[in-house]
Amino acid sequence: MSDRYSVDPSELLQTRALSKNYGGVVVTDSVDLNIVDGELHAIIGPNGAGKTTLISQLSGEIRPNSGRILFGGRDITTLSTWRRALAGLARTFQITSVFPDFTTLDNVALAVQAHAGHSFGFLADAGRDASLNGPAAQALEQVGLGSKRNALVSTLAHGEKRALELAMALATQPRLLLLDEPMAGMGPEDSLRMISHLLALKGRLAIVLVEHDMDAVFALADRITVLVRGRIIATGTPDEIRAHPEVRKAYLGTEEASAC
Ligand SMILES: Nc1ncnc2c1ncn2[C@@H]1O[C@H](COP(=O)(O)OP(=O)(O)OP(=O)(O)O)[C@@H](O)[C@H]1O
Repeated sequence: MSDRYSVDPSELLQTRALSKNYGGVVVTDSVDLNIVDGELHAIIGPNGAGKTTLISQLSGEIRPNSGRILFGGRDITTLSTWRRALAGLARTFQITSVFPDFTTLDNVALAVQAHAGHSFGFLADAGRDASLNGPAAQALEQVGLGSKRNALVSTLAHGEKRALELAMALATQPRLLLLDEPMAGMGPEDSLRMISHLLALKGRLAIVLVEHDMDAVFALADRITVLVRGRIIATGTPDEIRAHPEVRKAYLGTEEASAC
């Protein structure tokens, strides 16, 4: 277990002293994060710890004030979200960016098309193209939406929409997927379904998961990083994190930690 950064060329993504502040408020504070190829790495921490801000810096939506982000050995700190996605670093689409009156298959096909660099013109044709439909149908299968390929997005239940977001990201075949609270707003059944989809994906790509559902985190993660007030206080396996005294004190609380 390591509490601090160590250089390892096999790591897929590294941040070095990544810092973001809004005026006098420091939101991420010299964050050194290391993501190994193929691992599911959860980031946990209390409300306001800076988890979403960190994910947004990784995806390129928020620029850090200082520090660097390396992906596959390449410095991507100043790359646009779009170029990061092309390099294989994807964040789940927000459901607001889908077309509710199109089918799930068309929406995923359009995500593939957009990723491939084509224009959004000829929407009706996009869904008919086999080179788009093939990967789109496969991604829908991966998230349990195979039988809903012809359903309009507007008719999907909340959990199905979140699964569709995941399919749209998977269809672009990322090396690293950023997931910010994929279980948010889900009931227990949908959460379990999402957990099983993520379990099935384990090892096939690297995933950075921000999630408040500790049962999900401890069931899924290969490693966990704990962020408190913008700083990493520990990184380790679920067992190491459960036993870590500072984590128990600062975040999990002795009772909750022993229940994990
Ligand atoms: N644009 C902004 N301007 C000012 N402060 C901000 C801005 N964005 C985030 N913050 C502050 O940064 C801190 C971290 O926010 P962030 O959303 O990253 O935390 P989080 O760990 O994801 O929280 P939660 O678990 O509640 O989603 C919060 O105190 C928040 O108010």
